[in-house]
This record gives sequence, structure tokens and C-alpha cells, in this order.
Amino acid sequence: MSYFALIPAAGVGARMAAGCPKQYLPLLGKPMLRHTVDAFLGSSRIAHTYVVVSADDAYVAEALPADLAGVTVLRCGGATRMESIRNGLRQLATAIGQDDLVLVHDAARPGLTPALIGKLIDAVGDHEAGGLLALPVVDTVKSTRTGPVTTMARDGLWLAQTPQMFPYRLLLRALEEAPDPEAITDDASAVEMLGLSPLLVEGHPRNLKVTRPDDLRIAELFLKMDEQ
Ligand SMILES: Nc1ccn([C@@H]2O[C@H](COP(=O)(O)OP(=O)(O)OP(=O)(O)O)[C@@H](O)[C@H]2O)c(=O)n1
Ligand SMILES: C[C@](O)(CO)[C@H](O)COP(=O)(O)O
Repeated sequence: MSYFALIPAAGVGARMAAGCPKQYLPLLGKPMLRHTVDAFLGSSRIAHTYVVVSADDAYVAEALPADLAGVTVLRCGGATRMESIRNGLRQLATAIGQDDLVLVHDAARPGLTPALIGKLIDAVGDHEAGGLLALPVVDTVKSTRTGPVTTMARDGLWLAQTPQMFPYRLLLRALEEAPDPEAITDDASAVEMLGLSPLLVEGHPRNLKVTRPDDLRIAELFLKMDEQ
């Protein structure tokens, strides 16, 4: 059984509102996507890394040189994150075994490390429903969903990170059968809809999703910690 990385990198970065998709913005002089890919290249557990970009992507060739060993770019991005991942999985039908494990990881989480990848793989083991990195909620949680502000119990609440790891066959089936793919914001929720319960493995704040401009500086601070 082998482990493969699948990195969705076909988003436009609307909330970042930069001059290019956020995954190509420089962090410490290197494109964000390259930091993300390097985490997998630095892990001895990963057999190969696949990166899904949009068909008309004009930036990836510079971020990931064609001769970069261990990485393949798939130009099959879709309109949503889930579509990009489903399209990527479909393209890999002959490259990945049905029971091999796929680690789906956002291009926009450049703070991932080989140690976190190994922690997820070791903790999930052969759990049939797979698992994901996540952080327990540490703040008091407020809700305005029903009108007046209320306070929710935070025990048992987690914030989902990536990688999210599942057997190839299970993840593709979950995404193919999802009743409303646009309502699914992470891979685990599609698996949960099959009645399965993925394992939550404690991640790390450094693995934040770079979403808005302020996140760029925070990501750089975490990346600098590597260099110490
Ligand atoms: N159609 C899409 C949308 C998103 N993604 C990827 O999914 C990850 C998480 O998505 P998000 O942070 O929401 O990125 P964007 O969709 O680019 O951001 P925004 O919602 O602000 O436009 C990113 O690595 C992004 O490139 C993707 O591959 N295909
Ligand atoms: C998958 C994810 O990173 C888990 O936290 C997140 O849901 C992706 O972000 P999006 O804004 O929902 O695309």
C-alpha cells in the first residue's frame, strides 16, 4: 500500500484579491505552492505528489519546473475545490491503486511539514474511514444563526485542516455520490455522508489556510521557524 499526495491548486483566491491566484504569491521568496509541494517531497512516506491546476493556469510552470522529480501537474481543475479533487482522482484511476491512500492537501496551507504528514499517517493507520488533521476549538464560540447572539458549547468542536487522508476508492466514491458537491467544504464531510467517521488527529497552528492578505505574514512567521 502506498501514499499519494493530491494538492488542489485551481482556486482563484478571491478573498486574497491579489494580482494572481494566491497559491503563486511569494512567501520568503518562494511561491506558496512550492512550499506546499516541498513538504511532501521532504516526506519519505509519500510515493508521488499530484497537483491539480486549472486548464488555463499560466503560473505553475514557473512555480514547479517540469523536471521536478516526484511531482506531476494535472490541468483538470474544476469550478469548486471538490470538483478539482474529483477530477484529479478520476485522472489517476490507473496510476493509484484502489486501496492506496490519498492525502488531499490545500495548496493554500504552505506551513505543512513532513512531521505532520507522518503524524497523520501513523495516527490513522488502517482506519477504514481515513482521517484528517484538525485543531480543537480553544475560544468561546458565539452563534448568530438563530437571531440573537448565543454561546455554543465548544467541547467536541474541531477546526478541520488538511491533509485529509482516505483510501482512493472510498474518497472517489464519496465525491461521486455526494448529493450536493458544492455544499461540501472538505473531503471528510463527503466521507461522513456515507455514514463513516474519519479520525481527527491534532494538527498545528502553523498549518493555517492562507485566505486573506494578513495571513501571508503569519504564514511567513511560521515558515521562518523552520529555518531556526
Ligand atoms: N475551484 C477550486 C477552488 C479551490 N481550489 C483549491 O482549494 C484550496 C482551498 O481553497 P480556498 O482557500 O478557498 O482557495 P480559493 O478558492 O482560491 O480562495 P477563495 O475562496 O478566496 O477564492 C486552495 O488550495 C485552492 O487552490 C481548487 O483547487 N479548485
Ligand atoms: C478543506 C478546508 O481547508 C478545511 O478547513 C477548507 O474547508 C477549505 O476552504 P474553503 O474556503 O471552504 O474552500
